[in-house]
Amino acid sequence: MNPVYRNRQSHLIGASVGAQSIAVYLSLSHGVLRHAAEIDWFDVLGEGCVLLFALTWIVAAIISRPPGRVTTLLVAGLNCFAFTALLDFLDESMSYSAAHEWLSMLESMPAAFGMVVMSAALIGWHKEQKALNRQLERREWSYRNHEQIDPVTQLYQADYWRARVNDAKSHQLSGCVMMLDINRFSSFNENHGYQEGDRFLQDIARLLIMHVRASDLVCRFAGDRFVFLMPELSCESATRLASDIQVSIRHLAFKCGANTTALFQSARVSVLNINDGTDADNLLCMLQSRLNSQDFHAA
Ligand SMILES: Nc1nc2c(ncn2[C@@H]2O[C@H](COP(=O)(O)OP(=O)(O)OP(=O)(O)O)[C@@H](O)[C@H]2O)c(=O)[nH]1
Repeated sequence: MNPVYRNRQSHLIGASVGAQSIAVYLSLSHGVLRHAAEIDWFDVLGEGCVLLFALTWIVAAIISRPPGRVTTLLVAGLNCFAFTALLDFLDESMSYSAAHEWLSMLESMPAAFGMVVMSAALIGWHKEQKALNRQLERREWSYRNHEQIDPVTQLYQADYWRARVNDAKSHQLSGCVMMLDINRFSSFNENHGYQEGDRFLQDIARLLIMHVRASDLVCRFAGDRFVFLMPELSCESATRLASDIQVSIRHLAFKCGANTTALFQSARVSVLNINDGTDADNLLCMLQSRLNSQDFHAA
C-alpha cells in the first residue's frame, strides 16, 4: 500500500477492527458456547465463507482505493455487512438466553443498513469513474485492460493498439494510423542515463496526448516508438498533425536533472490510411518500413 494512503487510512483500519471487535464482544459476553453436537457445521462453513469474503473486501477496499468520501462510505457499508456476517457466524456456536434474544434480532439490521451505505458509495464511485474516464481519453479506447499499460509512459502498449485497430477495421471505420520515432534516442540514453531517458519518454507521451483529439488513441509501440489511431481523420489532416507534433518535439526544452541547459530532440513520423493495410500487423509493418526509410537528418 502507498505509505501516504496507509497513514491516511489508519482511521478506517481502526474503525473496522473496532466494529468487528464489538460484534465478537457482544456475542461472547451474552452467549453460551453450544455443545459440538448442537452445531450445524455446514452452516458454520457457509457463514464462515461469507464472513471471510466480507473481511477480504474491506481489506481490498482499504489497500486499493485512495482516501476520500467514496472509500469511507464503501468501508463503512462493508463493515456493517461484515458485522452481521460475524454475528451470524458466531451465532452458530453460541446460544443466547431469552433475555438476550435482542442480539439475534439485531443481527440482520447492520447488513441492510450497510447495503444502503454501499449503494451510496457505488453512486459516488460511478461519478468518480466518469471523471477518471475523461482523464483517460486519448490513452484508452472503449476497452480497459490494465495489464497492457506501459509502466514508463502510462500509455497502453502495442497489443492494445493492434486490437483496437483490428476492431476499427472490423467495424469499417475510416481514419488514419501513425507511427512516431524519436531520433537517436540510444545516444540520449548513453549520454544522460536511462532514468533521464524514461523521464523524457514520459514528457513525450504527455506532449503526444496534448496534440490529439479526445477520440484518438496514442500507445507506446516499443522503446522510443509510439503509434496512433485516429478514426475519421483524413490523411491530409493526419499529415498536418504529424508535422505539428514534430515541431513541438523539436521545441520541447528537456532539462536533465538540475541542469538548466535544455536538450532538444527530433522525431520521424509515418502516416497511413487505416484501409492501406489488411490488418493491424500489416499496417505496423508498413509504418515501420516507411519510418526506417526516412533520413532523420531531414526530420
Ligand atoms: N530510457 C529508456 N530507454 C529505452 C526504453 N526502452 C528502450 N529504450 C532504449 O531506446 C533505444 C532505442 O534505440 P533505437 O531503436 O536504436 O533508436 P534510436 O537510437 O533512436 O535510433 P534511430 O531511431 O535510428 O534514430 C535503445 O537504446 C533502448 O535501449 C525505456 O523504457 N526507457
